[in-house]
Amino acid sequence: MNWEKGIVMRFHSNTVSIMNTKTKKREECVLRGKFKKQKIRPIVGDYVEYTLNEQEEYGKIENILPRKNNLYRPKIANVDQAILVTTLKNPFVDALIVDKFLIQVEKMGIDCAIVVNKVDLLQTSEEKELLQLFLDTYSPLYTTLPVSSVTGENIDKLKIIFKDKISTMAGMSGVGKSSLLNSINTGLKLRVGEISDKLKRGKHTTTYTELLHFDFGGFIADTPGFSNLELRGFNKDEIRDYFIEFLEFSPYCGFSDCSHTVEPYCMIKEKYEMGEIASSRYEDYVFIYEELKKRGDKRW
Ligand SMILES: Nc1nc2c(ncn2[C@@H]2O[C@H](COP(=O)(O)OP(=O)(O)OP(=O)(O)O)[C@@H](O)[C@H]2O)c(=O)[nH]1
Ligand SMILES: [Zn+2]
Repeated sequence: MNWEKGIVMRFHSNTVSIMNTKTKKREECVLRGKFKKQKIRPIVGDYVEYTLNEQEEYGKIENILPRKNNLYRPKIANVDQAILVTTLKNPFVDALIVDKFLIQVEKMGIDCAIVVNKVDLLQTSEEKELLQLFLDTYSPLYTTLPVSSVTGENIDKLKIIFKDKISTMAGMSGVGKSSLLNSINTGLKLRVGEISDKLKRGKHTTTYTELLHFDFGGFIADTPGFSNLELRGFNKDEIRDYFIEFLEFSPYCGFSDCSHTVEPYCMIKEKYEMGEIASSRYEDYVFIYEELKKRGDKRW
């Protein structure tokens, strides 16, 4: 029997929906008993091999291919990139929030692109300067794209970023994550953000993630990720590794375990004072470091 290759799109109570990687056909499969014994279960995003038998209603998953990575929230494997959506107006999202999202993405070790949505609202020269400052800060570090789902500005470029990849979207409630998905692929609906979800239902709902397929190629997890903005489970001493522009300079700090806050001979502070490290990034780093230090390791 031929083994077909597919990607796990979603779970039902007893079956798993697979999309064939070649034909893009959806198939319903069941798990072979051996997975239960081995205590391995596929998760959404897994590449699997499966067989189809004409006489049987469901295909059978034969093998789970090795995972490139494994996100916890949303629970999904083989993520290629996180798309962080932010805005500078309606709502104004502080750079500190952006940096907290980026810290989580860096910890997972996945690529990230930052999308600044609603640029149609930035009309005054002050607002335009704000956008320029944002781009100057982040575009040397990450792929950064100003867009508008209302005017369609740069939506074609956004499609290219998503194409043929498995992506997860992140960003505060109301920045336009669902609107952007709709403008690149009509009819795709990201499920409401965690914050609005909680407000509406008044409780924490456990949601399972599903992959949505773009008609131009690629997948997106339907529940947003990286929303642990209190950085629960993070240690103050690991944060410095997630500010990627620090990495080339930190070997030249006077102390090998320099926290880049109070120590003498700190190369990061020097670069910040010289303007070679963006001031908001360094200041957010120190703020987050102090926040985690105050909290200590005990509480979490
Ligand atoms: N002016 C303007 N408004 C936009 C744009 N994109 C989205 N909006 C509006 O912003 C509001 C929020 O958009 P959503 O797509 O629901 O935002 P979301 O990020 O999915 O929000 P959650 O589901 O709460 O996480 C809606 O009223 C949209 O019409 C844009 O590019 N420009
Ligand atoms: Zn230092």
